[in-house]
Amino acid sequence: DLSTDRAALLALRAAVGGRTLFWNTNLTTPCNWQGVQCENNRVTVLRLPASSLFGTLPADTLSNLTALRTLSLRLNHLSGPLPGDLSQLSQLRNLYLQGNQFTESVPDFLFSLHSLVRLNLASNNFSGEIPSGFNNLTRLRTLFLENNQFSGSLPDIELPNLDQFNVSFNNLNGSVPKGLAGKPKNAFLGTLLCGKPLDSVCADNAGESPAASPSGSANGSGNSGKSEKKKLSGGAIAGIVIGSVVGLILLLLLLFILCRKRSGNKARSVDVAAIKNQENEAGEKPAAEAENAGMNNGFSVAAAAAAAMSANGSTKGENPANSAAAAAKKLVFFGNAPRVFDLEELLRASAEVLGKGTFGTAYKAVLEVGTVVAVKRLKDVTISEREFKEKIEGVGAMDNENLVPLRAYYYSREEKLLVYDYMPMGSLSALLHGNKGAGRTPLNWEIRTRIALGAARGIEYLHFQGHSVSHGNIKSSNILLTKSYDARVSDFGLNHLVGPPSSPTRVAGYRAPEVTDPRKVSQKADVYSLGVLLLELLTGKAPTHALLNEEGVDLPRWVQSVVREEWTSEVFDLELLRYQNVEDEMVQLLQLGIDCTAQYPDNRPSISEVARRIEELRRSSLRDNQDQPDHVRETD
Ligand SMILES: Nc1ncnc2c1ncn2[C@@H]1O[C@H](COP(=O)(O)OP(=O)(O)OP(=O)(O)O)[C@@H](O)[C@H]1O
Repeated sequence: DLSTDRAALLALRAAVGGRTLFWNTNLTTPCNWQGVQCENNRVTVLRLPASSLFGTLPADTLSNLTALRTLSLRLNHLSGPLPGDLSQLSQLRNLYLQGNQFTESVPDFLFSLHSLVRLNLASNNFSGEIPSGFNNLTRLRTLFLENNQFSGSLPDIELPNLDQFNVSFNNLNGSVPKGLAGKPKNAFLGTLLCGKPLDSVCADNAGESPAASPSGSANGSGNSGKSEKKKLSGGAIAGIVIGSVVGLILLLLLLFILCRKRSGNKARSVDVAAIKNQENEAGEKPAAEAENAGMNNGFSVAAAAAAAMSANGSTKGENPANSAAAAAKKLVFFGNAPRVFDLEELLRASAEVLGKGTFGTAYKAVLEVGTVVAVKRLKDVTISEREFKEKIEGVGAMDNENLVPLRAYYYSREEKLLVYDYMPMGSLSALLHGNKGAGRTPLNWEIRTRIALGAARGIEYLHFQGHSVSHGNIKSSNILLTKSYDARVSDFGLNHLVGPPSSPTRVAGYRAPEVTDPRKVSQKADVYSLGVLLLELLTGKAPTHALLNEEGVDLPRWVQSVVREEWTSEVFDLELLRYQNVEDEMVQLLQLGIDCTAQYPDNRPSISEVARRIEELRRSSLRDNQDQPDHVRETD
């Protein structure tokens, strides 16, 4: 509860004493302090600025913060042994203590923190043997122990999820155990370890013997006799020692530079917060658009068309409603669905502007018989009637449960209309960034992954139509939702009907770097855009583009920088953080988003692989599904 946590934070401040400058702001609102994040008024993230802490760690104070998920005290001046008991911090996932001066051995309490995913103890003065207790931390993905004084042999650490591991520059010897043989060589630099993956071959009983050959250069480590081996070992040891010293000096230099840079750390965090705010503000735009749209109630499609055309100054004196009505039979339907209305009825329907897009304006039209459809008035159609018909027939023939069906079209010289099924829950964009008020529908993990899968399946269907078939305009406003929140991809096939947009559009934030002509978008560029959309689903942030003065972030780059900085869990939308038991799957989806947004098209997965991976992670989150997904309110 807040009072406990506030007291704890005050105590922490007192404990580290007047020697520090952090938390000099309003003490009554700890949850708003820089470096502190709270949920339900309990501190979940505590990041203290670099170079602000001296002395020993006030463990009794920290141990009160039982909701803590991330604790970062990196690049400070904390010393002494790591305090005895922080085992109450059972929620802790990320513990970053690198770049301090902690001494003595790794305390046992660490091995009871079963939620730990990232553990960074690098660049301290920890000593003693590396304990095998790390094997208890089965969720561990990162274990950084480099640049310490650990000695002796390396225990076998076999953790299924461990993908970042480093014990370089410690006094380790003996052979690299089996479970770690698959790690890269540079995980063991500056040690006397031997055997796979290192080039140095172990002496016969190197497993037990610290006198194992540390043949760094590995030259000549073949069939030589015992005396030769010894000679080699001596040389190699000297090489490694010199290498280590040089390495250490370099590292210290690096640390020094980092420490200096860290003083700019404050500014960086503020920037991220500012970016978030800007993103949120940008995200509210669709809500405003929706409100405007609501004001247009009562217009008819014909009136809307007429108003738009007279505003454009085109076809003076000619009412498109009349001219269109005169050609009533020209509304062309696709498929075998019953023709429940004709053009005249459509033009009489009351219309509401849904929004303006790249290809024209979209309206919601309610026909007199009660049928609701979405009508898109295309602008700037540059191709001939024959070509238009050919292309639109192709679009109308697409039939997949993850595409918004095109039901009919109308073509005349002045007016081109497309009639789609109306999607009652609107677009993913509006849902993610629209209404932030109390009436907002929360998007839980299950729904978000279902939307991701639906979008991938829709695009996969398009890609299956032929190697040169792509969507070309994947973004969250083109992912529409049915009443049960199933995703349907809209706007496919339109980029060949109209000319290129005259001004930059929102699609810019989704566009793959290699795309120069918006009408020539490869399948791998679709995958890129879908990747941005996955990141949007996970972070709750809208990708933006500088050209639109949105001053936002390049979403893929931002995510990558946060992940590189090891703040992975902090990229996620706050609404998602309550689904802690699926954090692994969230990280998997994040990785997929990052893979899809690879710079080079060849490095991106195919759409089928994307769909398969989403399906798999959905399956595995269903398996460990102890969470109770929120009931999603059905709105009418
Ligand atoms: N079939 C539909 N059902 C419900 N809402 C729709 C439908 N089609 C479009 N919309 C909504 O209408 C608005 C305008 O859509 P439109 O497709 O014209 O533009 P866009 O998606 O914002 O941009 P672009 O044209 O570049 O794809 C969007 O907010 C979209 O959510």
